[in-house]
Amino acid sequence: MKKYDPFENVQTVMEQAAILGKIDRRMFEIIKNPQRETKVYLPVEMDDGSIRVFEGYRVQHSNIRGPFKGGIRYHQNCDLNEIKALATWMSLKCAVANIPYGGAKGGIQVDPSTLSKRELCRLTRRYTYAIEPLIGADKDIPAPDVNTNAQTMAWVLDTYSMLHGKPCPGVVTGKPVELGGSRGRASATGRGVVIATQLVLKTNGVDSLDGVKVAVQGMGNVGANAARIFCHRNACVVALSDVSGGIYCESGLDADAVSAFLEEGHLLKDYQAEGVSHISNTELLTCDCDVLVPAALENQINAEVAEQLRCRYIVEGANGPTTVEADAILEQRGITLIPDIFANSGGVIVSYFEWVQNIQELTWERSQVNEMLEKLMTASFGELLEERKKTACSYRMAAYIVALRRLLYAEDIKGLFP
Ligand SMILES: NC(=O)C1=CN([C@@H]2O[C@H](COP(=O)(O)OP(=O)(O)OC[C@H]3O[C@@H](n4cnc5c(N)ncnc54)[C@H](OP(=O)(O)O)[C@@H]3O)[C@@H](O)[C@H]2O)C=CC1
Ligand SMILES: O=C(O)CCC(=O)C(=O)O
Repeated sequence: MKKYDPFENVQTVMEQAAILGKIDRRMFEIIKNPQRETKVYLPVEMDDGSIRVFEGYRVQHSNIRGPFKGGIRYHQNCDLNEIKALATWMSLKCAVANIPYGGAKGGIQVDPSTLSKRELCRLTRRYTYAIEPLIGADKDIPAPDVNTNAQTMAWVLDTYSMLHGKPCPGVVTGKPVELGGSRGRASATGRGVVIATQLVLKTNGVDSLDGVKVAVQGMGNVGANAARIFCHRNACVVALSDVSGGIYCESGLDADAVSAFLEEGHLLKDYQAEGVSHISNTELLTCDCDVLVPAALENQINAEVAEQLRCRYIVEGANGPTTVEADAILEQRGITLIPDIFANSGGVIVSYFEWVQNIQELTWERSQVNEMLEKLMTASFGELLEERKKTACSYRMAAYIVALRRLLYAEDIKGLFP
């Protein structure tokens, strides 16, 4: 089997959408590749006095619609190619949501579970120092992604602010509320996944989540918040997983209890409760459910998995969990997929609200944030439905066509000088 390449995957999907949406080829070439790719080497003193040099990246795909925007990932398999794909998805996502941002992504090749908190802090500060010339509230605004969180953003913010001699809250989003973060940002991506699910179910005549069977892969920021909100809205969360494996309960899991267990530092392989059995990652993906939410990493639903799926809907919490080969099989099998660049846009939408609050020196109530999130996602879903009507295509193609049109329209009116 051919090795999965995330950047090749996103470029292939863009090509398909460009053909289907009759996108101007000349302009399309401009956004196929990122505007800037940066690689940095980060020397960090370990707690035992040794020095390790880590590789870090920041890829800035497009800033035609506004400042570059996108998270920072810490993962042992992270490389420049993955970050290029993630940065491209950010440009497309911000265009679908119609928020005034371009796309970027950053990362460090590191397994953060092998570092102490002090080592992680030093690594984050060194990374921020290295990319400082590239970022800023009106240039490029990082946020959390896999294995980074509000604490990481606090370190980025503090390092950047020290270098600028003043507090610069707008340089990052997803920071702690006490340092200018927005209420509702921590749960926003998961909340958006639930909103996306409700929107597609409604289109198919299902008006409530009551008893809808959901399986969620990944119990991090996105997966855990989505699972908890699904439970609060009376869905039946039958399966959950983390890197150690999955758990299954036909009558429904208590996502709050599972989250609390994980927050104590345990792994799901050690979770015990009545009626709960342990399953593999593949068993989770292929379990009998209405809605499958992949919320871990890329390349989880490949052609082989796609043939075995037993869900009716896939709502992509993760970026790039489904390969282009699997997409074709899902269409053939009549499984409806709600694509990442719409389904997980709740995070960057609330990041946008956070940035607006920072610029205006205001703080919004949580209810205002959540209402505005729902409003923006509902409007954007309406545009996908319109495009589907016009082009008779999948939700993925509709989202890419909407995004490409917006990006290329902005390129076109700007002109190409110099
Ligand atoms: N954070 C955000 O706001 C946004 C995130 N995303 C995307 O959502 C996805 C998840 O991000 P996020 O929740 O922030 O990351 P986290 O680091 O918070 O969580 C990742 C989760 O995935 C689990 N995981 C890792 N590898 C596997 C695997 N092979 N099989 C099953 N589970 C696995 C991890 O398990 P363990 O904890 O045991 O390692 C963890 O539960 C990513 O694709 C990210 O790009 C998209 C939009 C916004
Ligand atoms: O909140 C943000 O700015 C970006 C979050 C992110 O990295 C993503 O949507 O993939």
